[in-house]
Amino acid sequence: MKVIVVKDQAAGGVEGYKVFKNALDNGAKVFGLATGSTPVTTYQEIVKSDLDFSNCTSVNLDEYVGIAPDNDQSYKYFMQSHLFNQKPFKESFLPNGLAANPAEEVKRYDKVIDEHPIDLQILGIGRNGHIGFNEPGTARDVTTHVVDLTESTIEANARFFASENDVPKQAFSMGLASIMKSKHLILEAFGDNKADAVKGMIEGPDTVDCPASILQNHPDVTVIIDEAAASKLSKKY
Ligand SMILES: N[C@@H]1[C@@H](O)[C@H](O)[C@@H](COP(=O)(O)O)O[C@@H]1O
Repeated sequence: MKVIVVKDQAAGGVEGYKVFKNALDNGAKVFGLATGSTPVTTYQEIVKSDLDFSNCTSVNLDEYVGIAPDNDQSYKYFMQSHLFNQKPFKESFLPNGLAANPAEEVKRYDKVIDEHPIDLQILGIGRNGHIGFNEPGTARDVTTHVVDLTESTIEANARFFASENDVPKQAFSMGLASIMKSKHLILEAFGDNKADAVKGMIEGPDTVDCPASILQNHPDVTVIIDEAAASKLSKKY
């Protein structure tokens, strides 16, 4: 695990951009993408740059179940507004939030991932060490799956929706087994609210209780964290 400690999230975005540029310059064609507040500065740096993804494929980590792609809270909408509108890909895959049969959609998405092996996957991390929507305790051999969101996640999202009924209760998520197949992984984390999760990921035991600790077994991971997220690490980087 290569650990880069930066001053703040803006500096983290520059480091994240450099990893994307290096991958593209070395022939990467398939990029695994994440949403949330963490990767925003990396996407901003990519949008400002002359990087060209028009011959590349993107595969997103997760999407809510039961949400329309044009809903401004969907992950599809997030990706379009933060990246795709300015830096289009030849093709971009996300789970279909409106799939009539989620079990069929899971199979479809697994096939998408099998047919488009990911060269570089960017990840954030939840405060409890989750990656994607793989919460603590998730089995490590799982590929794409439907997740019942935790109460805390539903409550955290409620503020973005008109009414409680509109808040998605489930999500499609790439599983840990799929994530680990990526050739190279970037995991970004910023802020002291991620310090415990970062410590568990890097220095903690390799356990299902901290989903991100699985990355200790991956041969090519770049961790980009700010000083606040690094604050509980015993080793100085
Ligand atoms: N499904 C997303 C994850 O992909 C994301 O990494 C995490 C942290 O979000 P943030 O980057 O906003 O802290 O939240 C959600 O659970």
